[in-house]
Amino acid sequence: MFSTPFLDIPALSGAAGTVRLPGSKSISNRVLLLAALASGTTTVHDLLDSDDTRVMLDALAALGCSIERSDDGTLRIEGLGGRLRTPRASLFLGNAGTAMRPLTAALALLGGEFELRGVPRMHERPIGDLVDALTQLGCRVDYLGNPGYPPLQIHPVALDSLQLDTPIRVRGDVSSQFLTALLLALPLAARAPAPTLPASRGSLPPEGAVPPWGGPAAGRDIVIDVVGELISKPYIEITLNLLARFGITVQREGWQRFTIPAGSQYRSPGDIHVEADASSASYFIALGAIAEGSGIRIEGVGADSIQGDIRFIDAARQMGAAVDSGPNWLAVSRAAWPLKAIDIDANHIPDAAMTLAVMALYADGPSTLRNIASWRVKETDRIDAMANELRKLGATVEDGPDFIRIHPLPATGWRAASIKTYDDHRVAMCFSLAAFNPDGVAVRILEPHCVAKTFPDYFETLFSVAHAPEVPVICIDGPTASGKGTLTVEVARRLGYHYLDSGTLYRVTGLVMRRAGLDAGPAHETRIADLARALPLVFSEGKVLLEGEDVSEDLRTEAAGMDASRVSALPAVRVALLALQRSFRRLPGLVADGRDMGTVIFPDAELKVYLTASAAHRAERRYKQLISKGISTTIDSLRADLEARDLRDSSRSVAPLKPAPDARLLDNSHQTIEQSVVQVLAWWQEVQPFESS
Ligand SMILES: Nc1ncnc2c1ncn2[C@@H]1O[C@H](COP(=O)(O)OP(=O)(O)OP(=O)(O)O)[C@@H](O)[C@H]1O
Ligand SMILES: Nc1ccn([C@H]2C[C@H](O)[C@@H](COP(=O)(O)O)O2)c(=O)n1
Repeated sequence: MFSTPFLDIPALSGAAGTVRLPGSKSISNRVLLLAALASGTTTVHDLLDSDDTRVMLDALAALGCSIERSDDGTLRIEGLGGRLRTPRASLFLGNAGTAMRPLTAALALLGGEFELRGVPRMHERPIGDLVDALTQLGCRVDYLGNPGYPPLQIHPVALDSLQLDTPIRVRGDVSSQFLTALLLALPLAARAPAPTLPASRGSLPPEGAVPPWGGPAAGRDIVIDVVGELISKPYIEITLNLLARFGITVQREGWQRFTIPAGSQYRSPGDIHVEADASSASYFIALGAIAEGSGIRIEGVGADSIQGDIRFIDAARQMGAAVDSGPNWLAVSRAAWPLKAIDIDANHIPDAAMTLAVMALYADGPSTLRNIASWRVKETDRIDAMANELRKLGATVEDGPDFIRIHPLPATGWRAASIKTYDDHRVAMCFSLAAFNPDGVAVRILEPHCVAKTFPDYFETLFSVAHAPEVPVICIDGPTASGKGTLTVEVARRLGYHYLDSGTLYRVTGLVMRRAGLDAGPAHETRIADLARALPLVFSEGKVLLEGEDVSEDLRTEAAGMDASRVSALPAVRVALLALQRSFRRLPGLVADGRDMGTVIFPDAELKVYLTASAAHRAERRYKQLISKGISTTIDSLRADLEARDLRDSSRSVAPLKPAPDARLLDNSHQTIEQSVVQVLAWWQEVQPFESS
């Protein structure tokens, strides 16, 4: 995951390959709650590992549910079987609506004293309609902040005191999650009567009590009536489908009335597999439709998915995507170009429809997404967010209470924009698709880590299949001990870029040469070059592994540096290492440290820095570095060595150490490491097209 303050996506041109997507958030959190409420052990495969599932898991663990994770990522959940092990808890649910709403309903019925909180945005997301429905029933839920919104305090009630004889009325036109919450939780009240325990309304149940601890009132049909037009119906279908997997068959009359039959009991299905997330698939379906190339194969979800957002493929086809599907896979490629404008009611695919808003930029006319009022109460006001950020790209956008209309962006009209993401994973993910613009402008995604909510490795997955005509490179060249390595690592970390320490490649070549009993004279040049071309080298967690052996320490000695300097003067060795060095240039970008990064390896780099410091400062730094590692030496001998190395490196016939003509010179003799980092980042911003915000 990128935890940088921003991520710059260079202009992308094409894409091809296969992606495997993480599990569905909607299915994952429903399965977790059902497994916790059920009797028996449920083994959950392919569960989404993200912020929203983590808060649900933490909450269930706090409620006394036993959860074991095995090495392959499967979870074994020991169901509570309606037995409340922890009757009092304070739960933090982040910004996960799929945790806050169903847990509110389940805990209001399970009996106990619970506080439910979230991040500030969660406290702005309505829950009043669900609380009203629960209150009608006789549950006791208080608002701890603004009425109608979390945080909430839930008090215990006895199930036999609940008003279950008349249908429970819940609004369906604000969020379908209110109905989902009731459907998931109310089987608790429909089960057959349990042994009677003393009822006492308003007091905590005895430890380990089985609801209804109040006794005989259970064991009846429970009817829910939806008030108003139910939105996002496909999400209710997921809920009904999963309830059926857990032994509860809900009867449905249209989308207005739902009946949970008397005696319903949650029963674990044993094993359950979570499909890949269809909403997450929308970005890769769009990618296949937009990008030139042989197409994208998506594994983990197919057209027969139980998730409503899979219907995104219909909209994508309408816009011109060629979509093929089989059991648990989709294959998408570009068919019509430009894409065709659409005008659709997107109520059934509210989350995935955000992706259509970015696809619309590549269409042949204005596209309208209607009936999307629910966007306004999601992670952020998504209609406002999408309109604002699309406009930053240069688009003309019209929006209203429940619609958005996007006019396509003609070539020459695209602007390099810093996209604000509003802590909304979907904003971050769908705007990455703007990088395919015909004007070749880069896109900056602010706070890219917000994708952790549902797809922590989204950008890595995108970069594994996308092609860029020019992957950005920053070159940092200079003499030994000037601080190149330290500076390069830090700049790469702050930009989320890859890192190349080219000196290590020469150091390893020197080591391999020694082990082969060779020396760096011209007689052995060809053999050393052959060894260099086939280095059995792996970089892993900051270590250098040579045929599996950790040689990191051996490479950092002054002798290894000298050997590297000698082999690096052999022209055939330099040619042998060329392709390997260039292969480090991968999305989203590279920071490369060496002697000839800017002059030979990446002559087209956007930023070249030539880093120097006086010999006295460099010798002193190296001295401190070695002493701190327990290696005894003297400043004078180190200074003599580094000056000898500088001379050899800068006077050799091929790729000598020297500043590229277009390099910026940085003498850091009197700078701290941080000052050098800040300087290079400032130069980098200067060559970027984005505004500084
Ligand atoms: N600006 C700085 N001020 C003080 N010390 C620094 C500065 N930059 C780097 N150093 C220190 O100098 C030492 C050498 O730095 P580093 O290993 O990054 O140099 P290098 O140029 O990559 O060397 P080499 O080319 O030999 O690999 C390290 O201990 C590092 O912490
Ligand atoms: N791009 C490069 C990188 C390194 N070398 C040579 C010259 C150096 O003395 C030696 C070791 O490099 P270091 O690890 O100290 O950066 O390798 C080179 O010629 N070209």
